[in-house]
Amino acid sequence: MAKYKRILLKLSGESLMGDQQYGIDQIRLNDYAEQIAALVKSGVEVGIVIGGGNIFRGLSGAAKGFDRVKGDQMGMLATVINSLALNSALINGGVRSRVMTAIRMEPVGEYYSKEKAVDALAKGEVVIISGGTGNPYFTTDTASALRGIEIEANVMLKGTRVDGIYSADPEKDASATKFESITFDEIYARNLRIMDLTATTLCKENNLPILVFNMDQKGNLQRVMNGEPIGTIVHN
Ligand SMILES: Nc1ncnc2c1ncn2[C@@H]1O[C@H](COP(=O)(O)OP(=O)(O)OP(=O)(O)O)[C@@H](O)[C@H]1O
Ligand SMILES: O=c1ccn([C@@H]2O[C@H](COP(=O)(O)O)[C@@H](O)[C@H]2O)c(=O)[nH]1
Repeated sequence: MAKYKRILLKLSGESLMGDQQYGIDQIRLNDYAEQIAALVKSGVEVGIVIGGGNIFRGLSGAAKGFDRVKGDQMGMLATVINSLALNSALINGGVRSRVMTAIRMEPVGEYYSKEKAVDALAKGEVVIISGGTGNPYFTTDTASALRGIEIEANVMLKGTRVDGIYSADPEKDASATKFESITFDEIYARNLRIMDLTATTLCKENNLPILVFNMDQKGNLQRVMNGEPIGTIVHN
């Protein structure tokens, strides 16, 4: 029996690059699609939000002289590209899946609404909610928190390239230690930057727990659903 009935899975755009410097690595994409397919077969309802860092981030654009709002719009479009790629990989693997967009762009994807998303989830379709929140100055972590709350997910699973939340960024500080569980308030108190504060606050105020785990290790998504103690759980 799966630990959660309905999940919002946040996938990192950067992780989709695999070993490449840019874009989408087909092996990583297919690995994600296979891990997700296994959950769907076991009856779990899966909503997904994907980042865009493998293609474009508004802040990096602004550093190069782009208008920030235009840069953020480019970033949001990058998440649509990643979502279409995952949708295609899922369908190739026999999984029913649809892309919804926060900004109108039919026929690329269906304009997002909670009702349509929840209907599709209940029918066993994977719903990939793309385009972030549709607004500049936000991130896809915030979009995940928002969509997770809207679709009434039991948990937001933040699948990333680190295996949990550490006392400091483990990619910069080798002495950082990992938490098995942590409260939202401790995240603020320790100024931990695994997610932006807007996303953290949305989850805290709406009581949506977050589980941060390494999605790049094959089988980890299933381990999370089996209730194995991997990653870090964030709770009130
Ligand atoms: N306290 C911390 N514990 C764990 N990771 C941390 C911490 N602080 C910062 N990080 C960093 O957060 C990163 C994970 O965030 P995330 O998955 O959102 O990556 P991203 O590159 O921003 O993804 P995306 O492309 O979706 O924007 C890790 O690579 C890690 O370096
Ligand atoms: O609601 C949103 C979500 C994202 N953006 C822009 O997209 C890129 C990519 O998202 P990541 O979360 O960094 O992967 C982001 O840098 C923003 O520029 C946005 O504007 N609004």
